[in-house]
Amino acid sequence: MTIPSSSPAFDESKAYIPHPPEGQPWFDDGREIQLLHFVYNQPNIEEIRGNPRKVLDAIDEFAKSQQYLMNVGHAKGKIVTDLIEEVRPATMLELGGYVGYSTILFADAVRRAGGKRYLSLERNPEFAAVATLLVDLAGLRDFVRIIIGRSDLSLHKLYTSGEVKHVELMFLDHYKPAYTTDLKLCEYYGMVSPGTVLAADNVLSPGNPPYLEYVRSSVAQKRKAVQDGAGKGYNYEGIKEHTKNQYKNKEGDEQPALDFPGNPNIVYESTLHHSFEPTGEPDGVEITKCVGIEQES
Ligand SMILES: C[S@@+](CC[C@H](N)C(=O)[O-])C[C@H]1O[C@@H](n2cnc3c(N)ncnc32)[C@H](O)[C@@H]1O
Repeated sequence: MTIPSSSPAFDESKAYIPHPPEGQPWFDDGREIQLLHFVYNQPNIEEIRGNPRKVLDAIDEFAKSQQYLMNVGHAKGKIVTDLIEEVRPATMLELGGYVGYSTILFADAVRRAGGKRYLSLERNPEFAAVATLLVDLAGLRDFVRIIIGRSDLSLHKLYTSGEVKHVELMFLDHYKPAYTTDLKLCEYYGMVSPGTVLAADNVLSPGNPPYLEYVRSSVAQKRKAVQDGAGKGYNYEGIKEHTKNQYKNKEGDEQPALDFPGNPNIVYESTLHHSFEPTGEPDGVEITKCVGIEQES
């Protein structure tokens, strides 16, 4: 199956409340706990129990009628569930789980496709707690593991413990400057090899130019960048100020805990899939496949 690089028109009947204007909170202001109460107070809670689709519907209803939530949403979600059907990973990784919307949507798809487990890496323990309860409600407790901590340290531990040696399919949806540093960490450990597929959210809104540049670069361009000393710390070029500082209040200054040069010899094929935020704002998912590793001559 080939996923088209443009998606159908946005379905307005599913639109979330708009993203609050800049300067106003859009997460971590108590809304995640309100969501839990909203879902568990649904009159049909017994029908919702054990049904991933119905849990997602209840989360969508909250974000349509109560407060905006930074979920991947139905339009971009479909791009990734189609990809799951194509790749059929035994294990899928997710960087940034928030309240568990993408976790439930994608873990259910991986399970249907015959997969074995879904690992969701989430830094904020409160969000992870909310996600744990919603994953449990969806009947996915035995399939999903939510790993609390910053993604670079969790990826390092998954690799060094022998638990994940190869990335089959990874969804990137966390701190935008960390997409590139985390990918380079996976490359450095040899976790990226032909067959690895990456799906990166929000590459148009709020945007992630350094990541797009990296996955679209040729081997020659990446080798030159390494020679020129690239790849130290986060690259904030073209990243919006509010995105850069998004998690500053709770997690302090943003620096990668582990910073690797990556493997410039990896050959990627990368395509932008135009779609929409759950509010209807245009966005895109970048799907990147590792198709080879060039030997140095
Ligand atoms: C946009 S939300 C994820 C939304 C979720 N994927 C969904 O579609 O339902 C981003 C999440 O990434 C988490 N996050 C940010 N930086 C992180 C890091 N370095 N490691 C792990 N999680 C991180 C945030 O706490 C937040 O919950």
